[in-house]
Amino acid sequence: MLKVLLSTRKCSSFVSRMRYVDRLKQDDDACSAALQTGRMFLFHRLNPLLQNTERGTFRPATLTCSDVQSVLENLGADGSLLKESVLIGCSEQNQAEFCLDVGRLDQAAVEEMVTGSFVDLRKSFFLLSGAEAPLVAKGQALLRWHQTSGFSSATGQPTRRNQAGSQRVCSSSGIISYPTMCPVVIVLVSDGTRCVLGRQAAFPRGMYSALAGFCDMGESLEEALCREVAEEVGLEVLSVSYSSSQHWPFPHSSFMLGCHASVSPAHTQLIVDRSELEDARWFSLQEVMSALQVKPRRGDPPPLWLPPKHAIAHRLITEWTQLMQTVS
Ligand SMILES: NC(=O)C1=CN([C@@H]2O[C@H](COP(=O)(O)OP(=O)(O)OC[C@H]3O[C@@H](n4cnc5c(N)ncnc54)[C@H](OP(=O)(O)O)[C@@H]3O)[C@@H](O)[C@H]2O)C=CC1
Ligand SMILES: [Mg+2]
Repeated sequence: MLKVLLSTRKCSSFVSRMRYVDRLKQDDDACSAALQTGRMFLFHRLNPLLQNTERGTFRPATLTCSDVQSVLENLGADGSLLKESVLIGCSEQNQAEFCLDVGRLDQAAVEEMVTGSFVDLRKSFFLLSGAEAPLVAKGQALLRWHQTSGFSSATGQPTRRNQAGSQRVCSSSGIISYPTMCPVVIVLVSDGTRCVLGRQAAFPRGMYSALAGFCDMGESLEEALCREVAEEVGLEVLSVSYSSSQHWPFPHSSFMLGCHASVSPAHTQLIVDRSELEDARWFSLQEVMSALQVKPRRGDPPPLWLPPKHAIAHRLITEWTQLMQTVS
């Protein structure tokens, strides 16, 4: 059985934070009160607001509720916009965290007032480090869901959100809807000495990644994995082991389930589905290890370029190189 070591965090504070967030999702009044003292991440048309740090890196701008109120007042906006904030979590200092899209305001005017820039999420995601990138991605995913869920798909009638923004209720039928993610399996296939990496035509030049595909309705993770590997590269998987998961915001919210898979070294011929992949190949441990050392830079791309650290594909590839080194 698989055991994933999470962390050595202090259990009691983690439990109380999770219970606090859960209460804010259930209790609109408690959530409105938390908003007054919470931290706020601003977005403009789904682009997060980033600020430069003294070290020349970037971080998402975090404002207080009163900071945002003064921005709204100064720009002549209706203060009720604050009510559109969506709860995204709770900091280790027990401060509730919200995000808000101010896309109705003039972008340049907001940027000037808060000394920051609204940056496309694809770019922001790779400029941020640690826990900030997933938090910003979560905020954007929830804001996008609200922006596209104003009407019930069952009745066509308007929906109303709760204060936390964790659900919407159809005004005519009372049907509750929740934010959705699409499950995607991502897998690094190995024959014991090499691994398969593929590239879509839309990837940056020279970049190869682990194989990935959306799970079909009714499939288990293992079934989706075996089907995708068969469809995309024509291999039959013999065994699967789970690694980890990740919320992936591009192009919309996917729930990436990362696995390793093995195939028989006697059956390794690739039959690539060219409608899905521009290319797929077997790569040796040496090729992959060299590619992991490459730093992205302008100019001619290296022969093999791997997904960046934030991507679960990077993690799968790193895990595989570590495993290969321990067995060789
Ligand atoms: N974080 C990471 O490390 C990585 C993440 N990814 C992500 O994995 C996801 C899936 O990979 P990809 O290889 O494109 O998937 P697939 O191999 O499943 O191919 C995509 C095709 O699947 C069809 N499809 C089926 N269900 C869905 C759905 N729910 N949403 C969208 N398309 C669907 C579409 O076909 P049609 O248009 O014909 O209907 C689409 O063109 C992508 O979002 C990609 O960004 C990929 C690699 C690395
Ligand atoms: Mg695919």
